[in-house]
Amino acid sequence: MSNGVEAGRGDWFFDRCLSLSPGLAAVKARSTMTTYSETLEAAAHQFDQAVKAQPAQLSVTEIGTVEEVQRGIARVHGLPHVQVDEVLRFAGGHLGYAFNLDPEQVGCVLLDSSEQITAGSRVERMHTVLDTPVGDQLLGRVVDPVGRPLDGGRSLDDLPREPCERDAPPIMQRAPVTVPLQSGLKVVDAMIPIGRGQRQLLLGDRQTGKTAIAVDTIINQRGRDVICIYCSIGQRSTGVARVIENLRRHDALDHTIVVIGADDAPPGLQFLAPYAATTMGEHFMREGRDVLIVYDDLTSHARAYRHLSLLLRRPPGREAFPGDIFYVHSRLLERSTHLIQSAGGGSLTALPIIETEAQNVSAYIPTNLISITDGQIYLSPTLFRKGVLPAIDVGRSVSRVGGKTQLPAYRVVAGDLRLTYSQFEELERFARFSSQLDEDTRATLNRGRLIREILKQTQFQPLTLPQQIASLIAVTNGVLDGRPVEQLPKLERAIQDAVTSQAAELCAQMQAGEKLDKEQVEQIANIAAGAVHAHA
Ligand SMILES: Nc1ncnc2c1ncn2[C@@H]1O[C@H](COP(=O)(O)OP(=O)(O)OP(=O)(O)O)[C@@H](O)[C@H]1O
Repeated sequence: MSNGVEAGRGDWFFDRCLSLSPGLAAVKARSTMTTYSETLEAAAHQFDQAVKAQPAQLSVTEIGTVEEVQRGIARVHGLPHVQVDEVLRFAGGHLGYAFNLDPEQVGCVLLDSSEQITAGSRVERMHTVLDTPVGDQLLGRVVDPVGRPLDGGRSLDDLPREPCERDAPPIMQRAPVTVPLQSGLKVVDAMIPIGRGQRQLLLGDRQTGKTAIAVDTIINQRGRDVICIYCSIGQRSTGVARVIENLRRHDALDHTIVVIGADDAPPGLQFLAPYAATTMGEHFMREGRDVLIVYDDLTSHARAYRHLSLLLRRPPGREAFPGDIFYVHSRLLERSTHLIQSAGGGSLTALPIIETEAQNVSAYIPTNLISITDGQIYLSPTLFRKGVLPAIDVGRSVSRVGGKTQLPAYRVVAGDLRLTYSQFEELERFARFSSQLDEDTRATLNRGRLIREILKQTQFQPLTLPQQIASLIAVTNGVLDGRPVEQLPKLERAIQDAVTSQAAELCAQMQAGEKLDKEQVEQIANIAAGAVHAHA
């Protein structure tokens, strides 16, 4: 067969190429070239033309294959160039991300249920990292960590998206925490004040009122220009539904975003939830707005991370948690801060919740979080059983930001309150074993019991600053001494109404952040005494 190649110069090779490459044979048939090299040049020229003509259609995609699937994770072979945290698309459009880059395979974390994913199915790289929607349209919505609506509302695919994992703001962009974040709870605002940009840990055994304090704080932000994000991690769906209903019932859902990684969701989604919620909050913070974020709770988050790490054979450490569990939480909570004006000027205040077991605050995860945060509010099951709600153990709670962020109006009562209350708790333990008490001890015990009663507060009823100050001045100035305990709620309401109506100017002064002087404190105490006298 004359094919234009001199005999002996590899015409068998040329015929072999033609038989293997229909494309080349087509070029040979159409061209007038007579030599092997001319034909190849023509084919290369045609290929270049094709690439230039349709550059968009030509792209190289790495395709991997699922080798093994377990609850929440998959092992994928192939994908030699995949990056850590890169999003991967599995068969059926299910999403996952690269978690372990082992030499032979990629350990992937699934963001959807693993039922529909089988061994042998294909996996393709998305060339993007995990991201989540941000913006005002999220307010009032209930979404999962990747921004899929869970409230049946409209899709959020048109919103801008930002990566879930981000570095914390550098130290030079951080401003001191000076603006108070009012929780509306007397015991918190007076004795364990929280500032905007602070990380305040809520810890306690299960069913001691941790979520209730967080929800009351969110409700109290209504009308205060604070955007709230309630991030539920590994909680029962019934509990989350109850929180959403309570927020809706108290008109607090309009300024709140609910991000849910429920207990029946894949562990990858639970692990991602706090990072995605923080990204949503950071977006507002960089716009100069104040944000409160509740992580309920990071104990479930740590367990989800342990589940993924053990399945992907990461070496277990203490309590079988992987060695970087501290970093998992520290890099999350470092993102909460108060920015300087040039960086946006907003703030992100974190209320992480941790569940302790049998009041053991020295366990692994609780001690990690205590060392990372700027203070903790400890809830005591003993106080809860006594009906002292919120069951906050003031002696074991602290706010490391403390007085710097507290409104000046509290300073006239906070000092006495904390001292009297701690003396009372000390004496109460001692008084159990002794019946012969002198007059002073008995007076301190009675005053302490009254303070504990006044610090009680019903759920969903946050108090304004003047109401709190009126109650606290009344109890620390002896206005309620000798009153029966069962009358206190009624007398407290009478005192609050009397002070807010008869001393409106003083109340405005307190709201404006001014300190009260001795005469003004006496004026409030006299109004309170008049109200008690009138209602006793
Ligand atoms: N101040 C309060 N006044 C009245 N009831 C309260 C108060 N605080 C909490 N409770 C009640 O105590 C129960 C437990 O509260 P909550 O769910 O907040 O506790 P928790 O520690 O978050 O529980 P879990 O550990 O299961 O999440 C709830 O029924 C709640 O209504």
